[in-house]
Amino acid sequence: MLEFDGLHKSFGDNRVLDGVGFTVAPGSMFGFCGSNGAGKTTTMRIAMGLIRADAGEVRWQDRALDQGTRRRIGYMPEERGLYPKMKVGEQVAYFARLHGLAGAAAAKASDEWVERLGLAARRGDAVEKLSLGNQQRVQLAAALVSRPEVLILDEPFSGLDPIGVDSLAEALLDQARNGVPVVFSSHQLDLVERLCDSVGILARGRMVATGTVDELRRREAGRLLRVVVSEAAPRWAAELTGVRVVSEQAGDTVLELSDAADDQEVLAAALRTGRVTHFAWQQPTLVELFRGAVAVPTLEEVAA
Ligand SMILES: Nc1ncnc2c1ncn2[C@@H]1O[C@H](COP(=O)(O)OP(=O)(O)OP(=O)(O)O)[C@@H](O)[C@H]1O
Repeated sequence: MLEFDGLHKSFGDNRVLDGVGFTVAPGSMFGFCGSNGAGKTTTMRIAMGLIRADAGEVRWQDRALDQGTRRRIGYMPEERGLYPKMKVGEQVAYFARLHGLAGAAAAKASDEWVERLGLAARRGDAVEKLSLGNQQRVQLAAALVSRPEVLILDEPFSGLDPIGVDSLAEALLDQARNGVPVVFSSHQLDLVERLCDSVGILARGRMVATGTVDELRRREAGRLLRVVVSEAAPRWAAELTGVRVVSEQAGDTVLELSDAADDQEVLAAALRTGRVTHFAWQQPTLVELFRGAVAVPTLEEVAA
């Protein structure tokens, strides 16, 4: 088990992590979500020993990570870490050697990953000559080449075209199928929903939701209502008791109802504002779950 346990971190007065904890089982893929600046990169950097936590620790197989264990982790930093002038093949082999593979094995593993990630034609080119997406593939090859026991990837999908996304997704699923716990951060929630066994949502320094997407959905079941009203007045539902407008677009509105809300009152309000063409409970998408989880509670909710 890969365990992030009670991580606290402040930068001066800025409390970034306030007891962050989650676990990732071997073979499972964990999507680490949160708004910009929520603290995902900080959490991953703590795991990799690049930043020291004020409190808490990260464990793999019941032992706190040390520099020895970290060599067995494949890590893709957000700031990326390639040598621009080095050739693709040499670069990947270099990372393999850094993680302990001997010369010939490193070269063989490099060839294999360069091929698998669709970079064979660019093997002899300097990294700086590659497009952003291809540089990303090299970075991924660098993370995978040493056959890591654990993968920690900071926004590995950002900047990739759909083909790049598919080949990266396939490579990660393959790692997970081989028993590697995979943690990756992403703002592409559709992708997280498609790939991950479990997700964690970080907000204001805490994990505000963790579980499988289905578990999170069940927790929210019966709370999201989609109402479509032709020619609705803007913000028609904003003042209703216990109702939060999740999204509103040209009369197509998704509302989150708290226990205090009355769905019949919502229907009556919808009928007052226009012709109701759709009124039904709906399964939240991960985007809606995310919006609900990171929303700052209202004063009413805090007092309740
Ligand atoms: N070395 C540092 N010194 C001071 N503040 C820092 C440092 N590193 C991060 N922070 C602050 O910590 C907070 C969390 O940043 P972090 O990069 O971990 O967020 P993130 O969730 O990865 O965001 P994003 O999705 O935008 O990449 C931010 O307010 C950031 O300004």
